[in-house]
Amino acid sequence: MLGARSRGTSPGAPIGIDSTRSAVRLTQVTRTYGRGPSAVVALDQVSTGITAGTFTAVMGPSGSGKSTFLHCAAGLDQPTSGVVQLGGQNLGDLGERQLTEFRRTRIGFVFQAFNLLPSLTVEQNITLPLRLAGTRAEKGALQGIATSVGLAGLLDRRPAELSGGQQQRVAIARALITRPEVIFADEPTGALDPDTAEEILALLRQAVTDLHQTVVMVTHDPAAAQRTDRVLFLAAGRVADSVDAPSVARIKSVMSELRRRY
Ligand SMILES: Nc1ncnc2c1ncn2[C@@H]1O[C@H](COP(=O)(O)OP(=O)(O)OP(=O)(O)O)[C@@H](O)[C@H]1O
Repeated sequence: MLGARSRGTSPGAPIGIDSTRSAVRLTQVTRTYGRGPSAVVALDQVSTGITAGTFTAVMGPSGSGKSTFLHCAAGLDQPTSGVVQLGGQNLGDLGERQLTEFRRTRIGFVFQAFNLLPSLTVEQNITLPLRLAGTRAEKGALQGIATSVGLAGLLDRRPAELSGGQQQRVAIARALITRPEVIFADEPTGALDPDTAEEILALLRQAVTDLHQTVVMVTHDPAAAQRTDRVLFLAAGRVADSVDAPSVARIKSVMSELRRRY
């Protein structure tokens, strides 16, 4: 189990929990690629909020804008127009360096391909965001997170000496170490076998339930999305539907409806 800890201890987070607070808010966000007749509108006037302390899945047909949504929401890409607020901060107000610093300290990332640095040990990979920000991990905090994600005893290994599931655990620990405002996960179970995928989803669920983290996950897998509190469905760059407390059957039914309509 991940150890419970007050949300008030996270960098930049307010003391106490306001459960209705939006961790991420998009207002009229449009992202267009290219210009003129060949321009593609990947996100079209999207306005939505992600409630703090919840686990949200983003689904939709291929090309519906899921990756673009994640990249704009996480400050990896800039909308063509509209506003993205994360933890109350308007990302458009930040310069390039400030945005880099903000992503490092306030946002956690978990990718399908794990994105670990091969030359660093597990411990060095986990603590990298802190070292880049010029701070250090308290020994207790590192051990606590490593134990909670099942990596105790593996801290001296390098990524090549770990299984795919263990590598994704390192990525989750690295995302958790700064106690970020939001963790964005892009197909985090896409490269894993079903049993290992289940374990990784359970860890993300625990991060929400036990640590009150906010997790936003893009996935194609209805079984993965079923583990979340809410599924946001995109179609043709817009929010087409949302389902709370989703079941696999409901997710599949909305997805087939969207594929039929778009
Ligand atoms: N760099 C780019 N240049 C031009 N068009 C792009 C670019 N990135 C994405 N697009 C287009 O924007 C639309 C949305 O793409 P996006 O990758 O966000 O969709 P997606 O839902 O994540 O798709 P998938 O499920 O296939 O990964 C698509 O029509 C895509 O072709």
